[in-house]
Amino acid sequence: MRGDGKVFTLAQVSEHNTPKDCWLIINDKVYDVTKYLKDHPGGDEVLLSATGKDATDDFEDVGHSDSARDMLEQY
Ligand code: HEM
Repeated sequence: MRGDGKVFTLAQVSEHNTPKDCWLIINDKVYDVTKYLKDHPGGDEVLLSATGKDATDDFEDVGHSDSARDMLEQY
């Protein structure tokens, strides 16, 4: 699990699971989606429910568009 070249444990990422501080793990990268919660077309609750675990399958299952994938790189 990496973000900005840092390596995090799942336990560390799991601590960021609130609307004020929300991290997601997708494809082995850690994304801080706190600022995106209110803008996510799928709503903030699904993002919060995907914290504290590998969210890759959730992200893929929804069939996110290429533009949604590109957005990942901003976070
Ligand atoms: C940083 C991660 C994510 C980004 C950037 C993102 C971005 C987006 C975008 C742009 C859309 C609009 C449709 C599209 O372009 O595909 C969307 C829709 C949606 N997303 Fe995400 N998403 C993220 C994570 C997730 C996760 C982890 C879940 C599930 C737990 C999720 C569930 C949904 C759902 C259910 C919709 C459909 C909403 C609807 O059509 O009413 N998303 N997302």
